[in-house]
Amino acid sequence: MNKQPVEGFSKLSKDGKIEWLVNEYLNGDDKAIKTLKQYWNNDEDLQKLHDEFSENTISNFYMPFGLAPNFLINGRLYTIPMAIEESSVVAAASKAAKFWINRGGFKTTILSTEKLGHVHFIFKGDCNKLKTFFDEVLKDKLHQDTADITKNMRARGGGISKLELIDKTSQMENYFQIKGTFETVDSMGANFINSCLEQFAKTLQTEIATSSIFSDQEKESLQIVMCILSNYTPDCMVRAEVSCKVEELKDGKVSAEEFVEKFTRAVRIAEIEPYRATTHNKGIMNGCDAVVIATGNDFRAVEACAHTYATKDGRYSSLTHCEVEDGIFRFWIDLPIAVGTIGGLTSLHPLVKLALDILGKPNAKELMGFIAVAGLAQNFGALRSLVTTGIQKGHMKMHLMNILNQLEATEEEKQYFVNYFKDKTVSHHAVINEFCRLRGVSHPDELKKID
Ligand SMILES: CC(C)(COP(=O)(O)OP(=O)(O)OC[C@H]1O[C@@H](n2cnc3c(N)ncnc32)[C@H](O)[C@@H]1OP(=O)(O)O)[C@@H](O)C(=O)NCCC(=O)NCCS
Ligand SMILES: NC(=O)c1ccc[n+]([C@@H]2O[C@H](COP(=O)([O-])OP(=O)(O)OC[C@H]3O[C@@H](n4cnc5c(N)ncnc54)[C@H](O)[C@@H]3O)[C@@H](O)[C@H]2O)c1
Ligand SMILES: C[C@@](O)(CCO)CC(=O)[O-]
Repeated sequence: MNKQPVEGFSKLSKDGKIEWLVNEYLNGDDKAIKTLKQYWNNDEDLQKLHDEFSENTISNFYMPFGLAPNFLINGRLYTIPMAIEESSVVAAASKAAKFWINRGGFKTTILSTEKLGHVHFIFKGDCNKLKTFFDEVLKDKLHQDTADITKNMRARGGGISKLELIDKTSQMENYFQIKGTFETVDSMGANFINSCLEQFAKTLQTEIATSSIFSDQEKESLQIVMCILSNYTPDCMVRAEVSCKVEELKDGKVSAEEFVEKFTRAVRIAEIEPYRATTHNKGIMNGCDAVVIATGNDFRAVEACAHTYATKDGRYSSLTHCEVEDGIFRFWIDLPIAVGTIGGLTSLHPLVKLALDILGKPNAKELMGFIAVAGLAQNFGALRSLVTTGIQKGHMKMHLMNILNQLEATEEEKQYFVNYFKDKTVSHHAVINEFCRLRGVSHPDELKKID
């Protein structure tokens, strides 16, 4: 049956929205109501808080909140909170943390903290006149007209650090930008930057309209296209690194030299081969996103920035790098990230507050470090498995419970399987076969339908 558009959906109550959903999309099956409501919090105030984070909310979507302990970072021990649904990510990060704790731990360095935003505009006229006007008149006025907005940020040591007129006319006719560089201290800064930019646009319009140096035609040609921060912040950069003597890298049966050779080659492949770099960086973001989400930050912004940065040399490449010099193995990531420990959800979501408490109430720079460390640790763990045992051994060991839950295994059967796979690599196929044998059925169809 063809669906009809709905008018005023946003104005229905939560129950009204659910009723509409069940009737329109779920054939009136009210099992869905139970599913949705079982995720509601009994604490009505807490539930209301969550409902109000977003719009048209009908339930909560749980995400596992885990801990990766034993991170030695800049000489201090931390436990990193991670919100992620994928098996083996937290385990891999924890294992990497344990590995590096006896080899000097992780070091982080903030390389820069500048955020960017642009007023994109069209101006048909004399470029040189516009440039002179920008330098001699407009720049000061942009600072003056945003003085109210920037007052508190300046008092914290932040504000607008640089204003530039960018001529983009070689790429698009009559296209210019006011490029703002901002220091937003402990906030990610989106709202501060966007507020400044919207004021810049108003000032630009007023000043051009009232200036005597532009012709009427030039004045009328001015069009503001949009005012928005850029999520690409190559000058808001953190470095996280680990290093140790090559001989300290012996890994199980693999010699230190062989491990380093294999590991280094794997990183080099990610540096030169975009197909591999995409997966390699996905693994890094497994670690980064989990911390970004646990600390209430905007993971889309962090993702967008990381992947743009990965193309900075004209080809998509690895975010991590490694080298061996004078017998020292060094593995590092330079990651641009704009995150905050103030603003957004950081003081609203109780679990986010808790995550920040676990990290010792970090400032934004410290949080950048934790995120980069989680990404580096994750990548170390994944590469270490990939070049030694293969990824499936460890990953599927962690994923086993998901397969058993799909099969509705009993606690006793789960225990049996944990023991059974102690010396074998888990695969979906191997679990099904053994499950059939255990339950005395000849065909998987006789088990719970799983595919
Ligand atoms: C999954 C993985 C950690 C298992 O390693 P393992 O050597 O079999 O693990 P072990 O049982 O010997 O435990 C070693 C450490 O790993 C971590 N770890 C292992 N299993 C864990 C689990 N179920 N939960 C949390 N941490 C775990 C812990 O730090 C553990 O130390 P601990 O016992 O002091 O807590 C490892 O294979 C790995 O890192 N694989 C890469 C996984 C990956 O990159 N996943 C990304 C998605 S595919
Ligand atoms: N493209 C984008 O990335 C984009 C666009 C729009 C909105 N957002 C959203 O914006 C939110 C983040 O914006 P925000 O950081 O402006 O948050 P915010 O506006 O909620 O809070 C930041 C404000 O807190 C105040 N503040 C108090 N103490 C501070 C300190 N020590 N340092 C800095 N500021 C301090 C300042 O007024 C600052 O502007 C995220 O939720 C994000 O999803 C993102
Ligand atoms: C294991 C990995 O594929 C992440 C899986 O989520 C990363 C990698 O291949 O480096």
